[in-house]
Amino acid sequence: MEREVTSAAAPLELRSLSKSFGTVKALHRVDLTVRRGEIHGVVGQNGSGKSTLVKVLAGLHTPDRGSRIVVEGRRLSSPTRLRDLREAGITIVHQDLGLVPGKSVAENIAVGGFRTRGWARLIDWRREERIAAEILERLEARSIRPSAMVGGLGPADRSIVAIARALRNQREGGGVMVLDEATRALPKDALEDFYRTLRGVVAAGGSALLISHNLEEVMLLTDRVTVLRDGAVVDGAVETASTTERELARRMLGRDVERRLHTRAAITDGPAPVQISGVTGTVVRELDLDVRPGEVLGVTGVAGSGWDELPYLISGARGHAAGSVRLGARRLDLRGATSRRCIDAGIAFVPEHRIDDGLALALSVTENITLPRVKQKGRPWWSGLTWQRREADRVIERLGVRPPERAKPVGQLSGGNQQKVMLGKWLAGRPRLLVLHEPTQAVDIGAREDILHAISTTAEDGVAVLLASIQPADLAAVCDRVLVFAAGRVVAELLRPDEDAIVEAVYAGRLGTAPPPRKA
Ligand SMILES: Nc1ncnc2c1ncn2[C@@H]1O[C@H](COP(=O)(O)OP(=O)(O)OP(=O)(O)O)[C@@H](O)[C@H]1O
Repeated sequence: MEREVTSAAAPLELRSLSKSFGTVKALHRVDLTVRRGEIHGVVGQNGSGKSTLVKVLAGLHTPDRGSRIVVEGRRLSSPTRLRDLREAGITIVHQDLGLVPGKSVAENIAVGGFRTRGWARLIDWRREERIAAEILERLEARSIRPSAMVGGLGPADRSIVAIARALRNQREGGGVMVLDEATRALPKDALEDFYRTLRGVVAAGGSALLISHNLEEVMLLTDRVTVLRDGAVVDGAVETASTTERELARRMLGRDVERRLHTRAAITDGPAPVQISGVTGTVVRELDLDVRPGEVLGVTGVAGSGWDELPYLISGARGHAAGSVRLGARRLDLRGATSRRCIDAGIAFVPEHRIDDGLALALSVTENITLPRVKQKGRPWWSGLTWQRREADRVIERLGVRPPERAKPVGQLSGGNQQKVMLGKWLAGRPRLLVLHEPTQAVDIGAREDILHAISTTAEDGVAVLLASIQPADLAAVCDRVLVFAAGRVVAELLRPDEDAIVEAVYAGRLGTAPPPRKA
């Protein structure tokens, strides 16, 4: 670390931070100061440079010349080194929390920070357990035992262990915790604990840099917020209390968020519906339902009540399903059905964790969208090129993929844009039944509108769509019908419901007070 003369010794300052990948300027002269005792939010649409900013901070990318990262008046070396970050009290909590389930709470908290004892350099586990217990005590999380296995903890406790680990390397009452979409994996009921713990850390003199897609969360938690667009700061350190969610969204996107949904005509009798019969899994029992071509059918409920198992049962993703799906003249037996057989029958499935199992990162946008169907087209490679370009352009246009370059390797797109390509690949296949699980997870507000719009127009093209989601706003935006699940069965059927009606029915289902299936 070198000395740098700055006016105030802030816990973290980014000065003229730039990062280029070839001709792409992922970050362009970003200035940002995190004050002591504040939660500073960073928002921006998919591809605006948020992940690049975290990676530069973490030392995974070397920033361009002239960029400076300054901690309490001292400039960090470039690229940043783990040891310097630790000494400076900068810790990063990543999206997946980065915990090891097979290790104890104390071991997870100790990672990277433990001290060794004696000539044999043994780790002093007694001491580590004591330190873990002290940190958990500070976080008012006494119920989490340092010797407990992390794999056995619920999501709320896991998130607290991740914060405790970040605190392990921080001086008490100092340092900066960088939270990179850290609440993304948390269920709603675990969020309150997480927020309370974070507020406690900041009240004790620490600071946080909160990178989040969730504008509601940013409004609730942060003191100031910096808005990025195309790698540059468009609004630096705005006082959160002086802005609104809508204004933030407008600044992020550079336009007003359009409301262009629910324009589809009501479903009337048309071609035969897709019939799902006798579907049985671990939670779901003997379920029958129909989805009409042109209809978006939503399924929802509290986590684990069956709606979230259904997509995997009818797409061949779980081996133990029973029941059948009728698609036109074809009847698909789900017992022993593989994903391949379901795809061949016309069922496309976009699972929740989609990038790991669906994209070839080294291949271009065009190849990812069209390769699965090149064989099916039965044409020689060269004569299919125009078709491939047309298909790729359609997806890029329909879903607003940015940058709109079909030759770009998918691995070079931001996470949210990769997600759009993945969805586009399945939409382009024109399935009979499209099954989606949380399709708007971790995308920005503009991308969410693009995705919901694409789902709506896919239904308009005559596809039957099953949308499994816990987001009432998404369901209300595009669904013709919503089925609410409790304990593996449907307890309410709502026709074009608004958000309130969905929340009410899910809540009633949880309390076991829901009436048998009804129309609302
Ligand atoms: N390794 C890379 N090579 C080339 N370009 C890259 C690379 N990593 C990121 N980019 C580009 O830099 C820009 C910023 O991407 P970044 O991943 O930082 O965005 P983001 O705001 O985190 O998006 P998201 O919210 O979708 O995760 C994008 O245009 C992206 O395509």
